[in-house]
Amino acid sequence: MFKVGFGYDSHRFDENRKLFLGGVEIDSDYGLKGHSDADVLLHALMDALLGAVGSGDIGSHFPDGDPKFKNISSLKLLSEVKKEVSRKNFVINNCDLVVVAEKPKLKPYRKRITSSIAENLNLDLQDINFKATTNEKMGFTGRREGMAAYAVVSVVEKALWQFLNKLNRKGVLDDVSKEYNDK
Ligand SMILES: Nc1ccn([C@@H]2O[C@H](COP(=O)(O)O)[C@@H](O)[C@H]2O)c(=O)n1
Ligand SMILES: C[C@@]1(CO)OP(=O)(O)OP(=O)(O)OC[C@H]1O
Repeated sequence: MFKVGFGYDSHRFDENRKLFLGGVEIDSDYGLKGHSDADVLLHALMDALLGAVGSGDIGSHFPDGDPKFKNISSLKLLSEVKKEVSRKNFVINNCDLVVVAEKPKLKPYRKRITSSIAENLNLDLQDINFKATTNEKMGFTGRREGMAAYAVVSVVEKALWQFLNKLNRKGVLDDVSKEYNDK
């Protein structure tokens, strides 16, 4: 009925590459090393989505030895993962995402990253939360060797989603919350 998924990824910095996070190009002196565009945030998100619907991980869907994925935009991979979630009869409910990086400052990109992910997953902005944190100079992110990202998602079975939407359209959920709030 309801499920949650968790994803984690990390990539080493590479000064010869562009930096992409959430499908957005970030102004930075360095990008991330990887077979794909190395969008560490989308990789964590995809692993969380695949985990929620019991479909393994990105490495098994998009092997890093396959030349077809060389430098591929992770947004393209995300659209495949979105189809897999739907094939498994689930709808994405919400995503909570965090990037761990000393630099660059990501707060100014919050809206752009959130919009990019919402657009690509056909979700409302309010269903995506993106945040960033440093690691207070500790560990590999603290030493600026690379970046890490974590993602938590929740998904709902399509039939239940449709049922809840039907109730909502009939105003039943409003009535119930009013009744609850009046107590
Ligand atoms: N790459 C980053 C890291 C952090 N932020 C913002 O700074 C706040 C404080 O971070 P701490 O690691 O010192 O707790 C954090 O909540 C973010 O708003 C950022 O924008 N980009
Ligand atoms: C995204 C894929 C695609 O080949 O490659 P990378 O960019 O190397 O990313 P990583 O998270 O190391 O592995 C997952 C792969 O599926």
